[in-house]
Amino acid sequence: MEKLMITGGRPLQGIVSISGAKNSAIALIPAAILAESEVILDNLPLLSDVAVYSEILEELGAKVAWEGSQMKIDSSSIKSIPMPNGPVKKLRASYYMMGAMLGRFKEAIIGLPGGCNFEPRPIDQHIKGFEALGATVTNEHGAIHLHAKELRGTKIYLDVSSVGATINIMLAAARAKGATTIENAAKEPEIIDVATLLNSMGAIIKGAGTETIRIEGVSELHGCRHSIIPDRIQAGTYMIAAAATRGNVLIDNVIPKHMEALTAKMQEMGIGIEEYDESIRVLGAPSYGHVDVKALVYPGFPTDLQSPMTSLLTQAQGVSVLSDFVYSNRFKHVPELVRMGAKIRVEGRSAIIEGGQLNAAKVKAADLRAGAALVIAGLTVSEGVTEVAGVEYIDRGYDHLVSNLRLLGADVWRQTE
Ligand SMILES: CC(=O)N[C@H]1[C@@H](OP(=O)(O)OP(=O)(O)OC[C@H]2O[C@@H](n3ccc(=O)[nH]c3=O)[C@H](O)[C@@H]2O)O[C@H](CO)[C@@H](O)[C@@H]1O
Ligand SMILES: C=C(OP(=O)(O)O)C(=O)O
Repeated sequence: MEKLMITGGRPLQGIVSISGAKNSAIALIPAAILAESEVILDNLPLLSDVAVYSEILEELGAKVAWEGSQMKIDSSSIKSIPMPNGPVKKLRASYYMMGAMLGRFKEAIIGLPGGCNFEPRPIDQHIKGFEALGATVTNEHGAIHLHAKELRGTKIYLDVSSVGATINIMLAAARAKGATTIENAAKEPEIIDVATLLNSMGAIIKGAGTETIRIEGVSELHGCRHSIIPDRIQAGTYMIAAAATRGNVLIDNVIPKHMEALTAKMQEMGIGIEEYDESIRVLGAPSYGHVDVKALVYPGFPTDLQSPMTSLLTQAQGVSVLSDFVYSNRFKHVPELVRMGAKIRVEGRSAIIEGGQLNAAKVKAADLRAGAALVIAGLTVSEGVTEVAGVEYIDRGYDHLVSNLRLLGADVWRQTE
């Protein structure tokens, strides 16, 4: 078991370059199986979720060549084999195998997804979409069985604007007969990235990034080359870490537009922000004001930055209220931050955070972003060593975390027990 060890108290200084987005990468890789020739993905992040996806595709018979930040996927000879267990259980985004396999083979058997289980995460809207496209869907002993004689375009209204359901329906509908319209679609940048890849593969998708997406089904898709968008959640995590340590960091290879909800909140707190074409500089200040934050669907404040933001708000003066309107109970980081001396209580879907100093402690990440929150908290503490267990969660979403933080001057290392 590995732990992250942190001696904090050093302001982060320097430049960090952000890799491709996890939540794009793990949708683009399954999308590649809809093509019958090679898809090349550039700017791929080096994450355990990506490694698991490459395992899934290889199990199906795809040829996957992954070198550095590039992955070549040749799915010309893949077969439809049931995947009730195995790697699909290791990550959340394995649910995209349902849409991708359904699009390619009109059938699939895929185990229910794993990933960060901070609360029940239903997939009823994905299933509603597949059924509307003409598939029969059953849950047999924890594996979803999907089958369609043919997929027919239709109109689907999502009850909640789910990122996963929007992408999954796009994947299946890209090779359906006729046109599909998704209403109340999610608008996250990763959805635009997937639509861009599919369109480069020969799909006809319009409106991605708005609440109405129209997909004109085609019978065949082909290979292409695509560069993945920067990871706005990793970027946001480094922005928050820079501010929490009262540092001065240039976060490079970002799309500043994607960061607006966070930059606005940080400015409201009194943190200096300089925006450039593809980078953002964060300038820490001696003291920060308290703010209220509401995590919402895009373009609102991202729920995936809610836990890291909790750590930053422990460094603000006064009482802040951070509410999550995407997940009702994503607060597994809170008891661990309280172990570090934070004054936080959870009321319903809100964390009430009173600013104050933290202390070093032995803490455990129960999910990916809880892990990021604990690392940021540890970086603020100068006395003693903070030990963060649960590194396997952090590795799902942050590549080169230790080397990046060390380059910024942090005293962080991995320790194997
Ligand atoms: C792999 C991936 O991209 N993960 C992201 C994706 O997760 P994921 O795609 O799972 O999240 P969704 O956007 O689907 O979930 C949003 C909300 O809708 C609810 N819901 C969702 C689907 C459904 O069928 N029924 C339903 O009720 C969920 O419980 C949640 O309350 O978007 C989340 C919200 O931005 C992020 O936290 C995750 O990092
Ligand atoms: C919740 C997350 O990921 P996943 O949906 O893959 O579990 C996340 O990235 O914060």
